[in-house]
Amino acid sequence: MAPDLPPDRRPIVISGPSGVGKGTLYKLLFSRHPDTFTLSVSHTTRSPRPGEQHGVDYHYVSKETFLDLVAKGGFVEHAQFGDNLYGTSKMTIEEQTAKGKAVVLDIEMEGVKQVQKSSIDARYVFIAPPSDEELERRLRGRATEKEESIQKRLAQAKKEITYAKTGVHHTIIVNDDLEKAYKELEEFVYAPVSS
Ligand SMILES: Nc1ncnc2c1ncn2[C@@H]1O[C@H](COP(=O)(O)OP(=O)(O)OP(=O)(O)O)[C@@H](O)[C@H]1O
Repeated sequence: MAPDLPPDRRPIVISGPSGVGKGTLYKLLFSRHPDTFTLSVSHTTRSPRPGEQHGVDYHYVSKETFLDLVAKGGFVEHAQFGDNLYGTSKMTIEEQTAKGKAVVLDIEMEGVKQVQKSSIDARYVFIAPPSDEELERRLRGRATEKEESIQKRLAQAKKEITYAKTGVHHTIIVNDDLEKAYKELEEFVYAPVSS
């Protein structure tokens, strides 16, 4: 088992608006605590893109297999984006936890709501932007998005932030200064188990 494992073994659910810096933050956590964390690998019915690997980027399954797993209650959350289905299987989380890894889930708001209703006992972190303007700057800064997609993501961000204000997360971290936000995340992740 990794010597660096957090005392609280529950999976950590990280959510927040697209472009807020979730990936940047948990990748820092992974690199500063090697072999300790693992990102939960989702199932999808979409085809692998060049360079993607089965079991690494996604578990690629047929629609039939996916729906069968849904019927058996095998997913803690699942959703459809475009024509494709995506989900986090209970087994993936349990297997990784049993292997001695601290499991991190990067999911959007609807997924968070489903996990909260599931049998999985998790810790919830919301990453918030310092301001709407800064979030927009970061989305544009990635330069991977078309204007229409940026507008959609900003509209969705407003919903996510409103949801976070209802107090459903264990912690909200404002990602203003990256190193400061990182320290807050690390402190939360390594906090003693609270009863
Ligand atoms: N504290 C910060 N200050 C300034 N820029 C930051 C900060 N954190 C992240 N960024 C930048 O913001 C951009 C978006 O970050 P990132 O891709 O990690 O977001 P994300 O929340 O994982 O998005 P998505 O959900 O769409 O994958 C990146 O260009 C990243 O370098």
